[in-house]
Amino acid sequence: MIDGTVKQPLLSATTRCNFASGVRPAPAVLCKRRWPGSWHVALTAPGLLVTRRSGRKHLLSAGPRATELEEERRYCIEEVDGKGLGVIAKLSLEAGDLVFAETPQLTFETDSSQSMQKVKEEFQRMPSAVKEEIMSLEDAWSSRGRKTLRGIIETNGIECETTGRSCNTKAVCLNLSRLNHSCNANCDYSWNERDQQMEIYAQTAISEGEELCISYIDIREPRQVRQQMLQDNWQFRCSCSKCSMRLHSASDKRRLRMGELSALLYSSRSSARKLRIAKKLLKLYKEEDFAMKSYKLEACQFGYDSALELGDIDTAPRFARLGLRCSLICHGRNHDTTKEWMDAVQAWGS
Ligand SMILES: C[S@@+](CC[C@H](N)C(=O)[O-])C[C@H]1O[C@@H](n2cnc3c(N)ncnc32)[C@H](O)[C@@H]1O
Repeated sequence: MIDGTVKQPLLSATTRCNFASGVRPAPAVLCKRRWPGSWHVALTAPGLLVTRRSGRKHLLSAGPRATELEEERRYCIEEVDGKGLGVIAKLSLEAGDLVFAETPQLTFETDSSQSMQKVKEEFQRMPSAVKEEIMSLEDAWSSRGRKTLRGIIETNGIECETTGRSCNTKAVCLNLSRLNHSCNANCDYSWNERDQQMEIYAQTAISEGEELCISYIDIREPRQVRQQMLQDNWQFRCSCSKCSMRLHSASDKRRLRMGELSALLYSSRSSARKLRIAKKLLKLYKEEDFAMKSYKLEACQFGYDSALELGDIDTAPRFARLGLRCSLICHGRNHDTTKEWMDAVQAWGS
């Protein structure tokens, strides 16, 4: 990865991601990736909060909202068996609950010609406490315990996605970086463009004490492909509940089909076909018990547009209502995407 063996994502306009298994179209909202790029540091650290747990130093929320967040903390950062640090729910959560929001410590442009050198220079100008916090993050590429800034950025950088819009900016956030991966993640992140912060939302009901996980990859792939992508890019073997299932062929088959259908959503020109695919995908996501709602949201976007194009006034409002429910869970009430869905639901008088 560090020596450039990993392909760069094709972030053309809104829709394409490059996958280890080939190139598959996906909406920007689904490009839950941490691919490296070229870096431009746009933002540096605000205030810091330091706690100690299990003898290790943890540097928690930064930014003006730290005190508020600390007061209502819904999570803690702890050692998790076989995964290093992880994030644990301190309270039970409902789907759509905001777990935390945080201002990135570093942001960088993936399509800029700015070199790593530039990022390093910016990093050197940061206060030493901030540098220490950043360097405390995981580096999947450290050699003999020696971390590099580049390795940390590659391990932890995450897209500042604005749903349906192109995204060439990635961020490193201190707390978000502690979320481990699951192939059926119970949390998802959403970039809040207005407040320039990352927000983490629960995607399902979560019990106190449960580990909070996000998905590092598009999980609509069979187990073997997912495992390879995670190994190649983050150097670990996933043992989440989906990867540990003894009988996984039905799940593999469904996920393979999801990937194919999602690609077809983008390539198909026929509204009737897109509508059929959107419905089929929703069925598969339900069968596979996907907690993350971003996949459903994608199907709703296509389903709604296609129903409108076909003048199907029975189906369009159903997609609008489902789209709104999913968007509230993925992005919260104030996100532009959610507002668009609210308008759509209102337009149908429901
Ligand atoms: C972004 S960091 C996540 C937080 C990290 N565990 C830490 O201690 O800071 C990514 C790294 O966490 C570990 N990791 C993430 N998800 C994992 C999982 N499901 N199983 C095992 N290790 C995992 C891997 O070492 C990976 O390179």
